[in-house]
Amino acid sequence: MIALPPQPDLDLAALVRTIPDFPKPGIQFRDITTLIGHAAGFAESVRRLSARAETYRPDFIVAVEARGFLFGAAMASAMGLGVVPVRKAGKLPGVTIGVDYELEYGVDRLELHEGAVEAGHRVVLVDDLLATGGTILATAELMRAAGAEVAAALFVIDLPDLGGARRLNEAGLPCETLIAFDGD
Ligand SMILES: O=P(O)(O)OC[C@H]1O[C@H](OP(=O)(O)OP(=O)(O)O)[C@H](O)[C@@H]1O
Ligand SMILES: Nc1ncnc2[nH]cnc12
Repeated sequence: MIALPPQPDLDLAALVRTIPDFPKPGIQFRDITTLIGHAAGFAESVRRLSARAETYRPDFIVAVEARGFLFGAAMASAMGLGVVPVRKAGKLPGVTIGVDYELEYGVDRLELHEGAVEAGHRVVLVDDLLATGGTILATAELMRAAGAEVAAALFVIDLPDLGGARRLNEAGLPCETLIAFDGD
């Protein structure tokens, strides 16, 4: 249940702050802290993502550390579903399965608790931002290794110039995004 009334005309892109040269020279960092700090902006982001997620009839929402947790957890609660966290290496206390992946600005490893999803579970993946697609493709790989069916991946922000949406399309993973920033 979301307390604020829908604002279908609210411009979410205007609430995202751009910080040049973070964390490295040449990167235009799209900062969602200003979006989530705006009550109507956060509620509307969660509402729009949840409405799209519902069309895939998922059993779970899968949220990617760290910024994906903010949106994925709120969506899962609004939709009456549980949320499964996919975390950076060494953070989960139980037995994990993991996968290495490349970022726009580095290399990292993602892990999932064994048994967090079961064979046949249908999941929707959620993250704040789609850049190269490496993070979400690694997350999809983890889900499939666990036997889950990946219905779709949802994001607040797409950076189309970095090719993530094209990679997901080529991989056969349906993908939806709320807003896009060109020129990255
Ligand atoms: O499409 P990709 O090229 O994989 O990039 C997108 C990922 O990069 C960012 O996370 P980051 O790894 O910076 O971690 P954070 O959420 O912990 O800040 C972002 O939140 C996505 O998870
Ligand atoms: N340009 C960018 N801004 C914010 N988060 C990111 N993650 C990967 N690329 C990013």
